[in-house]
Amino acid sequence: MDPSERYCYNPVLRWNPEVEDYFIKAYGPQHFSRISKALTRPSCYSCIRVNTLNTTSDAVIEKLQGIIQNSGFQNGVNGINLNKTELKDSLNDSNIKVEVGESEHGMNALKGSFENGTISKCQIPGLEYVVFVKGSGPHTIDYDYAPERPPKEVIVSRKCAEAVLRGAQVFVPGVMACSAHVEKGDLVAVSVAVEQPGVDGGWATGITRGTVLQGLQTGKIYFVSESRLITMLIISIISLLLAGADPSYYNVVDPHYLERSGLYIGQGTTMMSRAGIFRVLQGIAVDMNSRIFNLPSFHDVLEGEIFLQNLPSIVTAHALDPQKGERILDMCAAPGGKTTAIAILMRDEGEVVAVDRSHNKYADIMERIDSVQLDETKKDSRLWALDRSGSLYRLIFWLFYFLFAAIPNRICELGLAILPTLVQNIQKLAAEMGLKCINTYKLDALKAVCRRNESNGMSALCSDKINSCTNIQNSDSLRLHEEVSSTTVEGLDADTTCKETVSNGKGNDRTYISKADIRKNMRRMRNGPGRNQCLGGRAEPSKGFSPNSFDRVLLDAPCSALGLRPRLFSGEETVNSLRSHGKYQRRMFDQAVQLVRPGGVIVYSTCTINPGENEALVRYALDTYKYLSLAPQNPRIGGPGLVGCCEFPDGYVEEWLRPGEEELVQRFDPSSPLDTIGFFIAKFSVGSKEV
Ligand SMILES: C[S@@+](CC[C@H](N)C(=O)[O-])C[C@H]1O[C@@H](n2cnc3c(N)ncnc32)[C@H](O)[C@@H]1O
Repeated sequence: MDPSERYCYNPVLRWNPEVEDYFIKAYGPQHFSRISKALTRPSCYSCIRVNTLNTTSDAVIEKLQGIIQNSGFQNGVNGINLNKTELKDSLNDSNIKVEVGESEHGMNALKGSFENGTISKCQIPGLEYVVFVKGSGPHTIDYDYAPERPPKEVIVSRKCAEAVLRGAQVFVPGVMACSAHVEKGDLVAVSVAVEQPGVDGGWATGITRGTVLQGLQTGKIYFVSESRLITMLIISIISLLLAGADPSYYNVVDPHYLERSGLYIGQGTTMMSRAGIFRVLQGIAVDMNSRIFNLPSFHDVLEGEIFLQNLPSIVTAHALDPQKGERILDMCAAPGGKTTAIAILMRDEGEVVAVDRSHNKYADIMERIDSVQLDETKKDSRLWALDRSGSLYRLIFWLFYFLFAAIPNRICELGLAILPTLVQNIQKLAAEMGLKCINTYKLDALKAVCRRNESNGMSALCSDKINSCTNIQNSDSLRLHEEVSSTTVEGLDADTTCKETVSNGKGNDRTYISKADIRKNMRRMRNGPGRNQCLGGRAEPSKGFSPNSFDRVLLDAPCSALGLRPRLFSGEETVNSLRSHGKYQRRMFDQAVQLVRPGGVIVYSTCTINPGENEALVRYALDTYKYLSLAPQNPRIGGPGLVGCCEFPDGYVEEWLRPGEEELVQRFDPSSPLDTIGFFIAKFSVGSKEV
């Protein structure tokens, strides 16, 4: 194979065949192919939201330019050390290369945003507090290939590769395989293990962590001499026993050679030897020096002044149009990007109630830390290895598996227990940005409505106007007991607030607050917010909120996330799983409708290209709740929604928008010139609920 075809980045996104058919029906084959391609690349610019309560866009631009001027610029979160030249190169050399999609929507609004230099202010009216930083790519990388002398290599997990394409380094847990004899300081080509169709109709990468890469499609080296062959076999058996390596190591062919063709994401320098990479649990394994895409990211830079956020997410907060003094509910708030955007638009006056479930599922957390230690694929391939190895090996294998894999995994799992909860992440962000109007709660959004006549002990606490911890000014919404158990970001006046709560408890006969609750609240007031304060404190659970108690509700729903970029595999979603997302979102929406007051607003958003979670939700909402209507959004830079319906092979008909509704929603198409993630926003006005 021509090395330039092999050592390049040209991924093809794989989908479940039924899902692919469905999307082709929705978008047409050419448009869907452009969307698929765009999803495999990161956006060509980073988008920064400026905290206008603390600073201005101009001041931020000046500071960022100053940072670029400083040599040894450190990109904190990812540990990327960009020196002055590298960062300048990445910025100066950045031609925005976007494939022109069908829609020119929003492009006029963005025109000019990139013309004044590489760091520039957004020109969309109302979004002047957004700053763009141009990136560059795709770049061609010279991997120094020579016939019979392939480059040393490292294969990383897909999640790790997606993070690297966004600017991260290669961390130890992300490494799947590595060439033999790699030492610290070696230059390595980095490629990605992407799921391939498996024999059982599923998907698998088939690479066991620790696999030794041969670098050549066939390993002639094994046949150089008989003695060498014996030596290699002995080494192989020892490695298998010590590291639980896959017996495919014995193969003289590299079974993954062709799979990683066109999946090279850059070149880097190893920060430890091969043995070290597979021995330690954390740290940077490969320091990336040449990347396919250069996206200078400003994580952990100008903390409290800026926040990296996708443009459609910023537009979502804007579409909600929160007003000073209002009471706003952010139903699925973690990690708090939109919550803080809303609070800033309200000038930190009023109340933003941010709720999220208590923690992510184990698997989600594992994904977040980019670890693949327990993934099913790996378990499968280990079992497959056993089948080929006989029962003695089976015994030895499990012994070593427990010593070298299971126990560290258990330790890792225990370690996760001390990770901050999702809600604590919101608190931390709010504190960083100096926002006081945000109250956070652990709550299942599917049970967000608390009814007064429920026989639940806490629901007896539901009362109007108890407002112990907030600085609401003029919202006439009903107030609930949740303030009693809230985690507030605000400094508290213990005495006054507490008295107010107690007197409310006595004076209002619709209100009952137990002595234990009063004591608990008094303690909290007296001792200050303590562990419940925003900086790493515990978030209290909430039992829900009264119907009609919010002026506006944002439902940024959990979704299939099929709009997130870059994405290297999409085969995990099936038509059934997509439908389940839709059902879950409708149940959440039902709660949102009950919580918003008549005359209020609901904004619904997702980061998926799936019409079943977007237009179909709008259809459900409008058909189920006659007092809801689609409202115009400002700014409107996304494209129109999809009109019509889709009939599935099983006869199920999914209805989308009706003519006239399409221009009232915003659909951000990843293949459009705006070059954003795939995203959807619908805004509903809530009429009188009496009808
Ligand atoms: C799209 S993310 C929200 C992103 C957030 N709005 C932001 O802009 O930073 C969806 C969130 O929904 C949360 N979630 C999922 N199911 C939930 C439930 N039943 N109750 C509350 N939150 C839930 C997830 O934990 C996740 O944080």
